Amino acid sequence: MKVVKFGGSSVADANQLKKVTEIIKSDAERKVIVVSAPGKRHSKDSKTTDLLIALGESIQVNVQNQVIYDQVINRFASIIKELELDEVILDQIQKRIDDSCQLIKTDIDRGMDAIKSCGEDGTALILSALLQSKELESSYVNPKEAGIFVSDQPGGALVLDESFDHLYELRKRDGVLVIPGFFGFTLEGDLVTFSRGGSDITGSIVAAGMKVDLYENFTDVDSVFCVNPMIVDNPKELKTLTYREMRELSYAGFSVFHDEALIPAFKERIPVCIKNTNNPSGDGTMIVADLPEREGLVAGIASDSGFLNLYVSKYLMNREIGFGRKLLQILEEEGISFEHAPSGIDDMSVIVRDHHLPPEKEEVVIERITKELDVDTISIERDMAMIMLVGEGMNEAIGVANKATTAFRDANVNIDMINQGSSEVSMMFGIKSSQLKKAVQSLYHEFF
Ligand SMILES: Nc1ncnc2c1ncn2[C@@H]1O[C@H](COP(=O)(O)OP(=O)(O)O)[C@@H](O)[C@H]1O
Ligand SMILES: N[C@@H](CC(=O)OP(=O)(O)O)C(=O)O
Repeated sequence: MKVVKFGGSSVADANQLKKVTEIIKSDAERKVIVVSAPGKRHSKDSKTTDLLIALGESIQVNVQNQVIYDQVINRFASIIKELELDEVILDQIQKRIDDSCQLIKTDIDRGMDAIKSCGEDGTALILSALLQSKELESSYVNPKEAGIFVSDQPGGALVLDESFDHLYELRKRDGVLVIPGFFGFTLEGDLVTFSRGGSDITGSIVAAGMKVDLYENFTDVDSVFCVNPMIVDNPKELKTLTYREMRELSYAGFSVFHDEALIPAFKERIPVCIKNTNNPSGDGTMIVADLPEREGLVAGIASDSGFLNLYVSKYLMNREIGFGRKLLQILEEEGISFEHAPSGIDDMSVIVRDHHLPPEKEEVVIERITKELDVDTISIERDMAMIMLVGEGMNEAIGVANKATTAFRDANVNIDMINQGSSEVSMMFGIKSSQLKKAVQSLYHEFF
């Protein structure tokens, strides 16, 4: 039995949904289908989820954006019309959007999560009707009915353990089950979404709960590449990766799979296969527990920009018990999460995602750290990028850092920070964002 997730690009229009139908029909093991909201049809297009968020934000400032509203409705209307499905489905989708718009006026968090979920919900209603129209027994299953219970963290829910037993019960149901991804329900019954890209998480949770043999994740590329294909042309395809490698790579920028989506599948040892809806007969990339045989030590090079480095120095920092804790506590009290915290004898850097410490918060953070920790110097450097080299076996290899620094030197890129990940399958470099592309290209040529 398989759980299959189709991402936004796979359900972007009627033609893509026809391909999805063929993929489901071609394999009787494909029992549960998790879908995203319609994604981009071309590079200048908008994702439905982005449109729904923009619509919700317009309501927050009391001017519902009718242009965006019409765009969303027309998007679903054209899919339904082209697939010759019952227009009642459009009424259902429209009602859910209208109800969510109303909810935003009284409860912003609940309302925003409700409106964000309408894209996935609409796709699931459409796909289950489409499968039925093709003589395939199928039903729409709402996450509440499926038993996807989550924590009450709007826009960032985490799955609750009780979900898994409920999901196992779905095995008893007949026909193909279509579940909208990206959201679950609190135990009190409120709808809460996962973080962006979270339909991958739904797929993994359902796969783990149902203890299936395989979790297939269909997207718009033939495989996971060893580097972002937007940065390097025709990069090497990865046939196999371990869960640990994929988690590190997706956390550090491989947007093809959500970094939080590996854990549920990993706990049940369910292999994950990334495949292409536009080329379903290709092998794709398998994500498994055991280290695959491969040439070279580095599996992939991930990169992401939008970081800042909060740097503090204080003479004899090493002798001051609790310095790191106090520094991180100030960040905690200011509601700022951090990504990495490499430290030296007299200094410490805290790497933070730029949007977690916006310029308007900077003054208060600098003032508190200066006063409360009596530091010698403090600075915040924005526009930083992180590059992560990932590969099982890297920890035991000699010369990986040497090869990497050679690549940075060849590209004439200064390294601001190096951190060997404590998982020992990764090594991270901090550089200026403006130099990201040439650094990644140089690393690719050095390692592959
Ligand atoms: N290392 C990588 N390997 C493959 N794709 C990658 C990688 N890094 C980034 N991507 C991007 O991820 C995209 C697929 O993810 P996403 O847009 O979330 O798809 P979906 O619409 O299926 O959810 C690809 O089109 C590609 O541009
Ligand atoms: N539609 C949601 C969830 C998701 O997983 O989308 P996609 O499969 O297009 O990455 C988002 O855009 O965040």
